[in-house]
Amino acid sequence: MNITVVGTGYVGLVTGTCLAETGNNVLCIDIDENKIELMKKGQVPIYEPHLDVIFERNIKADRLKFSTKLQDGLNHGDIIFLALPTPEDEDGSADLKYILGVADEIGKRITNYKIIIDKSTVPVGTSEKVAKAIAKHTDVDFDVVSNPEFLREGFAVDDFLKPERIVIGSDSERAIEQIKKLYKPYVRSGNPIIVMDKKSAELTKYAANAFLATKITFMNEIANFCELVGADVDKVRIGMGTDSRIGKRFLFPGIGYGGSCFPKDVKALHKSGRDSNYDFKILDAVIEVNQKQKLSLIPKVEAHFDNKLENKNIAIWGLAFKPETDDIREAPSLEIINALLKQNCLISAFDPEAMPNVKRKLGDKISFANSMYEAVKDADALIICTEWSIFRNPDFKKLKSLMSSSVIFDGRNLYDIAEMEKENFKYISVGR
Ligand SMILES: NC(=O)C1=CN([C@@H]2O[C@H](COP(=O)(O)OP(=O)(O)OC[C@H]3O[C@@H](n4cnc5c(N)ncnc54)[C@H](O)[C@@H]3O)[C@@H](O)[C@H]2O)C=CC1
Ligand SMILES: O=C(O)[C@H]1O[C@H](OP(=O)(O)OP(=O)(O)OC[C@H]2O[C@@H](n3ccc(=O)[nH]c3=O)[C@H](O)[C@@H]2O)[C@H](O)[C@@H](O)[C@@H]1O
Repeated sequence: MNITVVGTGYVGLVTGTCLAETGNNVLCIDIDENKIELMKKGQVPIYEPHLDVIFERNIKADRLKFSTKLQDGLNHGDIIFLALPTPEDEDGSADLKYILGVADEIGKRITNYKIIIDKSTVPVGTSEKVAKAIAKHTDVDFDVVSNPEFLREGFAVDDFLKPERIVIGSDSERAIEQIKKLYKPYVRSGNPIIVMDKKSAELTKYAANAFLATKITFMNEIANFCELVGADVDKVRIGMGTDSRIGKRFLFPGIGYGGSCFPKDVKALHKSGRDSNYDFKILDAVIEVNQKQKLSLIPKVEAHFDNKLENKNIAIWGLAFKPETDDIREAPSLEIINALLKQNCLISAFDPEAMPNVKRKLGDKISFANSMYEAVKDADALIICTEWSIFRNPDFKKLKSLMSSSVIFDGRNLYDIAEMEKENFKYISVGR
């Protein structure tokens, strides 16, 4: 099939590349000229494991192309995916200006039947708004379909190629048939393509993200309580998670959820509730607890240094909001760094992929190390913000010899408490 993907970020580029992988001819459109230039040269502009390999393969096979012009996209695709940003607006709602702006342009340019698929995360009723924005300009027939994306950064390629489920929101038999055909190669294992009305599809996405964010937040509260009563949250987690009704996944406490989606999606669902006179009390709590959790290591650091943080050398391991990505949107590391800078700490950070993005944001306010060991040289304390595999099993003897004081604040509970005692480290983690 001829497919156009508008927006080539984490979702759009993965969608386009993975659709090319099953033989479709894909044209990716983005307004960011630098990004398109890079991709035309064969370079992937984001870090996402395994994406480079299939990206290169499909470019070589001439199935994956790029343009900055939406008109090219309309000439090319029978199916047009919208994978555009829906950032948080000032009042917490999802800002639809990118989606509706492109819908308007599509309306002005469309000349024959197209299926327009919304892959962005959007509030209930957005498909209708998209349809209206297009229909305002034209009598040409088209269908707007909601097809929320559930991929995780760091596993995006795998999640797209082997999705647990595909949700399609549409009442058009013609569109549903085409989309089922498009996705058939990805669900050969028997995972379902679930068809429903557009509003329910749109809400499914928010409900899933808000539920996962709530699950994490619940565990963070249990962790905080563990600290007060002397229980070990890791034992509680395993004890709970083995109940199949609860499940083992997404029970890891830490320094709060970040990323480009959970924070904004929880707020957007909360705001949608308010717009319909519904008060999502549970989401109020999730938002508040998560914000506090992101800074929950700071009082522990302050207590260790008797509130005298001035000129302390602090090493940070991990800047990305989670491992296996270079994405730093809403990363807890940034909040922690800000809080430490306010108290005049000197920070040396290391992250395997996210340092260029942080450098763009913070410039020379902190220093960036070439390795995890270089970051801890002369450090008065080490703070772990992201659980990259490389941090899981460090050479503690080397660490000790490099640091000026053997103190670790671990926001991701990477190490055994007993082992750290044996290694003679002061070790402060979350909920243990
Ligand atoms: N990042 C993720 O893991 C997931 C994101 N989503 C949702 O997917 C949507 C996209 O998210 P990301 O890919 O992370 O965003 P992103 O910010 O990484 O990428 C969006 C891209 O759209 C481009 N763009 C903006 N305006 C444009 C226009 N008028 N025409 C063409 N391109 C334009 C930008 O230049 C950028 O390259 C959001 O609604 C998000 O909530 C859903 C599931 C997973
Ligand atoms: O809509 C989206 O953008 C995506 O949001 C999340 O994916 P992602 O943000 O890439 O990453 P997750 O692995 O879900 O982690 C999100 C945050 O929760 C934190 N987390 C996750 C799991 C856990 O047990 N504990 C925990 O603190 C992570 O550190 C991270 O900051 C969802 O998992 C995807 O299904 C969804 O498509």
